[in-house]
Amino acid sequence: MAILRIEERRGLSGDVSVPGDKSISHRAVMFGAIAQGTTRVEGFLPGADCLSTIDCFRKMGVPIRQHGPTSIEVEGNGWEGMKEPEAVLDVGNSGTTIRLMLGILAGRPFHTIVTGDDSIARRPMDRVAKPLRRMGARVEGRAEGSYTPLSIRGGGLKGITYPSPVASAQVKSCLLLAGLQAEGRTRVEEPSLSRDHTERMLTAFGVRVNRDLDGVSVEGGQTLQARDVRVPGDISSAAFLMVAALITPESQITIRNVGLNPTRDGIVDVLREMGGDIQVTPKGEWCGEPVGDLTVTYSRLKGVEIGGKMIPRLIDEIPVLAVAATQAEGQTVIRDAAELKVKETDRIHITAQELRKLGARVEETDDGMVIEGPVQLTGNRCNSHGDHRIGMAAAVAGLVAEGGVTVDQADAIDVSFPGFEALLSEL
Ligand SMILES: O=C(O)C1=C[C@@H](OP(=O)(O)O)[C@@H](O)[C@H](O)C1
Ligand SMILES: C=C(OP(=O)(O)O)C(=O)O
Repeated sequence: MAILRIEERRGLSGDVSVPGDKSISHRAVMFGAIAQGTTRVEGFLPGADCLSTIDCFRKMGVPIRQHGPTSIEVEGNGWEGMKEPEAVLDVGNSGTTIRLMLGILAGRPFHTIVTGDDSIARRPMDRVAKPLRRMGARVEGRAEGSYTPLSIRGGGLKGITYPSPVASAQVKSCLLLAGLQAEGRTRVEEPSLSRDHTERMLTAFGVRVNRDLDGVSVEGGQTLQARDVRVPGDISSAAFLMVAALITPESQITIRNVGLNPTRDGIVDVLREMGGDIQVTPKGEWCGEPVGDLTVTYSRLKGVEIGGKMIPRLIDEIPVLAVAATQAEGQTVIRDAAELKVKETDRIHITAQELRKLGARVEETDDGMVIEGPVQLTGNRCNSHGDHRIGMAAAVAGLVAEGGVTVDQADAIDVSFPGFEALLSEL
């Protein structure tokens, strides 16, 4: 198990870019696999999660060539191009891979067994299995089909209207992908808007996607047309560098070509509300996704209260936002974030536990955290618990901890941010 050592620092500076967006990289492979023609992807994230997606689709007979770590080519042959896999599909640590892929498999007239690692085995799959069964797919698994390993036999789907109890892009995307293979219309409603990369990329692949105020729908029987995809930098990865620069005295960094989709950029809004100096320079759109450069300067932060519709816009950034809150004047309250409990770890519990090891004042609540700052953190040993975002949040905290921080199980970071350690030490 890799160990990451972070020393206390001052004056971070640099002009850098972060690896490609994980959500968009997964979708580029999957949509390329079901499209007609060749999809070339530049800026692909070669993180463990997206490599799991490539592996699963290769096992279903889709030719995927890697020309370099960030440059791939997917040879799609339409929905019918996918074949019944001989082997079990292993999604590793990736919730996005399993939930989106189940939407594709739900319409395929063959049998598949899907599994993942210990973390995936604890994450709820009934949120997609139940509506897929309503559409006509046969999905079985542990605990009445709620947990991996899952077995699915697809085909013969009928469109449904599904009011999702959670704002989840994975649920929404799964059902839209099944809906494209169903008879009639499939509509997904969500309590507040989750990330809309699927809607944007399907549109770019020639699919008609209808959005209105409280939902999104597709008509069945549509095909996708291959196209080239340029993947922006992942704002969820950039968030670690943003917080690093904001809390480390005398810092200023620029992060180039970051994806600034308005359903994803809540972290920029909240860090600015905390008093963070973040300058945004828009750079246009890549494949329907807004992109820009971020210049971030060390700032005196103050506490903030967040909840409601903001939460889905920064759900993956909450562990590192908690680190920022330990350095902010006053109280930070995070509410309505119970979804954090079903990520790679229980991110409410684990974030609070790891930050407390450094002397932070963090209280867990049912649906979030209350953090008091500012606190001079003190060095200690932290553990990622196999969760990439916890490992990186602990590392960022180490930059302002007296005596630095050692992160155990740091290899988890490769799930979304290969090269994190080298990039941080370059700054
Ligand atoms: O659709 C996606 O690419 C993702 C959606 C989010 O999960 P939920 O849809 O479960 O909220 C997010 O946490 C995950 O990192 C990626
Ligand atoms: C929750 C995450 O990913 P996934 O659901 O794809 O495992 C994440 O990257 O923080």
